[in-house]
Amino acid sequence: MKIEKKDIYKALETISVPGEGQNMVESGAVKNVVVFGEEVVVDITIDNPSLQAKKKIEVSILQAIHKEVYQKAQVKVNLKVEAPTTADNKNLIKGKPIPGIDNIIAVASGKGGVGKSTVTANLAVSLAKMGFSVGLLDADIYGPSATIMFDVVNERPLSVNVDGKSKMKPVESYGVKVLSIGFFTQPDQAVVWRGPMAAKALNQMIFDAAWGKLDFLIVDLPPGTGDIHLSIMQSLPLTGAVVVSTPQNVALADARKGVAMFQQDSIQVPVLGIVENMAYFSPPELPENKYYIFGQHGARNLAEDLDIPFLGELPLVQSIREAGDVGRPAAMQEGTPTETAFTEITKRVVEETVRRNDNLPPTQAIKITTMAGCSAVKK
Ligand SMILES: Nc1ncnc2c1ncn2[C@@H]1O[C@H](COP(=O)(O)OP(=O)(O)OP(=O)(O)O)[C@@H](O)[C@H]1O
Repeated sequence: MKIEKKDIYKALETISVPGEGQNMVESGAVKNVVVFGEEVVVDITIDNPSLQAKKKIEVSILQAIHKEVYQKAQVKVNLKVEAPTTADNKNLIKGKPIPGIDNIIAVASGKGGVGKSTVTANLAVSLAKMGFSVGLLDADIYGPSATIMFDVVNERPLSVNVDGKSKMKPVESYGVKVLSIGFFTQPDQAVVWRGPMAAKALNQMIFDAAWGKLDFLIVDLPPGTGDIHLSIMQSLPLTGAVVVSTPQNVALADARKGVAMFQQDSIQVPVLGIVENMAYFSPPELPENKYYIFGQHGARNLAEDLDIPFLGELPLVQSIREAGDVGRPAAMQEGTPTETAFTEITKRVVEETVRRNDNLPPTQAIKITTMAGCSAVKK
């Protein structure tokens, strides 16, 4: 069978580019097509560096050529990622950089109670176990829980002198430096913060705190997508965001809003991915049985739909809840499937952070992937 180049272009025209209303050829993504007998080489340039996006494009090209041109064609896709270099480069970190803090990652959820704080605490502990220096900022002004989850309810940050200035010293627990709105409010006190007040308190906990050198500062945001989030995020130099959702439809609808919030023009914080929490329940006496109480694969499908990475799933496990309540995050339970699940998700977060940090010097990228035990990510 003789393969014609023009037929390959026709096949590629059947692939649409998400969000652009154009096909792959019209958008200029297809740079070149070469045909050698039954071998077809397609050169493509895209601006989305996520692994999912790359995989999706490769698969679409393969399928289109096999379907429209020749089923046995040997297709090779050369993919090049070119981030836009204009002023609105999405990789640019907004806001004042904080000296000594390499990556600030916000953890958000649209809906409340989906396990955002649980994921934040365990992500922080897992990173610390991997050897990173980690801080956790509990910015959940409606229901701060880090003090309970890290068993530091009765502690208070001390004041220390750094270069002649007095600064707040985070409280350290399980290798994580913790600051929480909860240190400054009474447990039974209803907290009514207006956006600017909340942003000011948080700014103090970030800029007037003695965090020292951190590889990661993880920020537990309040649930929802309101004004408070906007003021917090516009003042913080965020590296990226992780969105937590259960597979349930009402939670997914809110998670979608959460992703849209990060992606809107005035914010433009890259979404590192979605974590599916409470993905299923397995009774301890029947560990092979999985019950999809909140629905199956909802967050995984949402990630695919929105073309953002899926970072992994966590089952509904009684010990995760208990660990949170007693103040010893479940990721500390060595040798358990729960520890493994948190480790895997944490590695994915590190991988996506490295991938996102196009501006990160390569040595730094290798350092952080090696510490997380991930394969080095090519820059
Ligand atoms: N995978 C899980 N298995 C069992 N229990 C869980 C799991 N994830 C979270 N929980 C429990 O669910 C409850 C809500 O979790 P968490 O406080 O982390 O949610 P949140 O989204 O941060 O809530 P908020 O809206 O108050 O900020 C907690 O009691 C927590 O221990």
